[in-house]
Amino acid sequence: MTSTLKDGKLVLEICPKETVGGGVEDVYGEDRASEDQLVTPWTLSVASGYTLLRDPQYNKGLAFTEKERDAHYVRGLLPPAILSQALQEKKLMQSIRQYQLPLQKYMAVMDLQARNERLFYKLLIDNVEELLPIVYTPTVGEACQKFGSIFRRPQGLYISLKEKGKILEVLKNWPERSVQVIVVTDGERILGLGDLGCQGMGIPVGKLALYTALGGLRPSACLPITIDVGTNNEELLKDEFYIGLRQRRATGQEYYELLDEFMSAVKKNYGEKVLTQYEDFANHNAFELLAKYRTTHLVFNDDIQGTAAVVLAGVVAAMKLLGGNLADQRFVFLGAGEAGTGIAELIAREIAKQTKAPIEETRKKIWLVDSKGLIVSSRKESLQQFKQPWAHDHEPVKDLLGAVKVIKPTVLIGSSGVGRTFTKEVIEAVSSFNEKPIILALSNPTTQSECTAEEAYTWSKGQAIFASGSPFDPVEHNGKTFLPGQSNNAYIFPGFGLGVVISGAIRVHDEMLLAASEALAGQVTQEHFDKGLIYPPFSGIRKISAHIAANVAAKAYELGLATRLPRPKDLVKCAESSMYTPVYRNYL
Ligand SMILES: O=C([O-])CC(=O)C(=O)O
Ligand SMILES: [Mg+2]
Repeated sequence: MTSTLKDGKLVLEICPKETVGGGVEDVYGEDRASEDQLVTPWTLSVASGYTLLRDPQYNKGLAFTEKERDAHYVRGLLPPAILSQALQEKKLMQSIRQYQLPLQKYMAVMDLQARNERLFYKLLIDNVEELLPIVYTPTVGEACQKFGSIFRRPQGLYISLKEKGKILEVLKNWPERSVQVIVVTDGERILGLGDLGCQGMGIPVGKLALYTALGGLRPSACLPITIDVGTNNEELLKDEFYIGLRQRRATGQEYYELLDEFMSAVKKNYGEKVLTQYEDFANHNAFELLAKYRTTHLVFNDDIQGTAAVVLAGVVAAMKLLGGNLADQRFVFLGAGEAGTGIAELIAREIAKQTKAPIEETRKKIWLVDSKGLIVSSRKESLQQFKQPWAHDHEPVKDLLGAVKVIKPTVLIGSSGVGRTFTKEVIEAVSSFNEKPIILALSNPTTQSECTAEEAYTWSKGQAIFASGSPFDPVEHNGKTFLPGQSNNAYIFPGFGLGVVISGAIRVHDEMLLAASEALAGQVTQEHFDKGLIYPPFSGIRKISAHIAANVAAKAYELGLATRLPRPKDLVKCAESSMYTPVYRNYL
């Protein structure tokens, strides 16, 4: 390996004459931006020998064939056995299953990602239902809480207040050039766990692993970012091993200036067509950032819009299962933050679309309860702006149980971030006036779920159609097995992102979220209904994502927001064929 200075830039040449897979063009062809788009100070070339084994993008471990071992100078660096990718996968799943604690499994899987990327994604795709709870909710929540002690190597970019004025340079330090999706958090509201500061990085990392595994985006196109403006978490501030800025959160102008510099730097470095997904920001910033950048940048907020699309899909599917109209439902939400108001608005929009009624009318079918009770018009003055559309005329009601009793919802939705708030009384009440109440306990991770699956089925005497944000095991009740669904935005964002990428969309329009939601609901079949499910299983997620992507792309074309021309005729095929597949490549 040699490194030289050329035009003031560091040129790292790794065995430049020996390339893998027939040359840089060939290997990087699918992955790389054209030369004139290259913006990092790095010139990459392809590794061989020991460096090849240490490069997670190219390493195949014991799967290197005899010929590859000779051609790429790895003979002798590996023991003599040759294992196929399938055998490697089998071995790894065996060893992951031996760990008792989910966090140990998380660390084993993350180590694999850092060692052998293709094997990591192969494992994740082939064992999605088993590994989703490990790389994603609930375990990712615990990983964030303990991120300081399990941190081993950077998996994304950290942009803190120290980088103010230099964010563009920081972006250029990232080794990948043709980034298509960024997931960014500021760590202030990680799942329902609160402010985890810089340790929130586990969330963008996990979300982007799903972009690849579930949606087929290339790993090299995915960039996790954590913006560190400090933390108000006292425990972290006192923790000597805390990895973030040891100061209280910057707010106001200081915060918005940093975010503004970030958004401009992203556009400058990656162009108009990089999708930025906001994740786990606190309410007070989430709505403002989305409103501020949605008309000038390609952005979407997963907690407001992604969650909304997945819940709407579940409720629409439930209408098919139960036989009923969306417009005839009454909704009560516990929690009036990003998820609650985002879902409420998308449902109101869909009802307005179906009935041609004005949205101001359709919103009145939806009632939100926050920590102060039912949101009603007499509270309007004191409400944050995002809650105001939900302040309908009604007498004050002090809590959820009271609200459920007077509104008599057919659909009860938990988006509060607070665990065990759907009490026995609440669930008995909704079950007393509905033959089949729809109960969605969306808060994550499992500890924050408004109720467990067992509670929902037991207290409703098996009547509930139940789904939750984090997964629950099947429940036996009165000799019958109930399968809880998972109402999590992981159904939506990977396919949504793929749809944006294949169409070259330059903005996210709410209609594109409705399109994603409609495609997901369309994937629920009679076979699922027969099992009481309102979501299809995650095992078929790549096909589902292709349909979501196609519907989103079709809408982007229809709205004139797509730049990839001409429009592919068959968008489902286009989505499927664009997907990254992690089988090993032949390096000869
Ligand atoms: O990450 C998840 O599982 C869903 C989500 O966006 C959240 O709870 O904030
Ligand atoms: Mg989130």
